[in-house]
Order: sequence, then C-alpha cells, then structure tokens
Amino acid sequence: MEDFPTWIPVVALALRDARARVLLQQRLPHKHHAGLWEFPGGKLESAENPRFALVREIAEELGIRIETTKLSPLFLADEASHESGYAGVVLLLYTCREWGGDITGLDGQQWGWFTLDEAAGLPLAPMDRDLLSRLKILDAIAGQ
Ligand SMILES: Nc1nc2c([nH]c(=O)n2[C@@H]2O[C@H](COP(=O)(O)OP(=O)(O)OP(=O)(O)O)[C@@H](O)[C@H]2O)c(=O)[nH]1
Repeated sequence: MEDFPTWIPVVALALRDARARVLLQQRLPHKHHAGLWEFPGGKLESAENPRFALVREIAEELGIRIETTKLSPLFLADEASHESGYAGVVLLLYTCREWGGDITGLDGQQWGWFTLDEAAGLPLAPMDRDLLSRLKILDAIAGQ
C-alpha cells in the first residue's frame, strides 16, 4: 500500500443565485494558481466527510452558512498524468441554491456573481473551464 498521498481531495461549490448566476472567487496572490478564478472550496482535512468539509470551507471563505442536506453533488474533475504516484487534485463539485447570512470575502479575496458565459471569459483555475461547460450543458437540459 502507498504510504504517501497519491491524490488530493478538494471540495468546491457552485453556489447559484435566483438568476442562475454562479459565485466565483479569485485566488489570492500568495496561493498556488494566484489570480485565477475558482469555485469557493478547498482541500479536505484528514478523514473529513466531503459535505461537512464544504460547509466548513464556505463558512471560512465567505462567512455564510450552507446545509449539508441542501447540497447536490454535480461533477468531479481531476488532472491526468502519466507519472505513477502523481499527487493530483481530485475536485468534487457540489451545487446549492440556499444559504444563510451575508457573503463576505473573509480572506480578502475578490468574488462575484457571473452568468456561465461571463464566467467562461475569466482566467480560470485548471479544471474549471471544463466544469463550467458541463454546468452549462446541465442548465440547458434543465431548461434554464
Ligand atoms: N477551491 C478550488 N480549488 C480549485 C478549483 N479548481 C482547481 O483547479 N482548484 C485547485 O485545487 C487546489 C485546492 O486547494 P486550495 O488552495 O483551494 O485549498 P485550501 O484552501 O484547503 O488550501 P491551503 O491549505 O493550501 O490554503 C488548488 O491547487 C486549486 O488551484 C476550484 O474551483 N476551487
């Protein structure tokens, strides 16, 4: 068995407002992929349940409350590599339309509501362009 992590689980949220816009935030200058726009979220802490990890990350980053039972799992995304033992990110994207409290960029990050077309025009974190295109297909199927 491997005694080092071969993948990094990350949870992220496609929060939707009443106009079906999605909330994206900009990665901070000192972080990996600085300046790129992403869905809010982050890495799971050891043995953490993904839904609870997302509730924690969203409270830490945006100061709002979401409920584990109001989250719907959407898609996963990952990074392909030929390298055996490659420790790539595996991102689990959830969606939610309800939250409590006022949204604040608690880490000092920029954030905003974007239509999916507006979001596609932003410099995005790796994997996010693909996730946004799949979200667009899902919206089209749902007739939004
Ligand atoms: N949160 C988030 N991370 C993403 C997205 N897309 C994407 O490629 N990533 C990548 O997944 C990783 C997530 O790490 P993170 O830095 O957000 O997690 P964290 O807040 O727990 O990190 P830290 O412990 O380094 O502060 C980063 O490499 C980030 O670039 C996304 O939409 N949301």
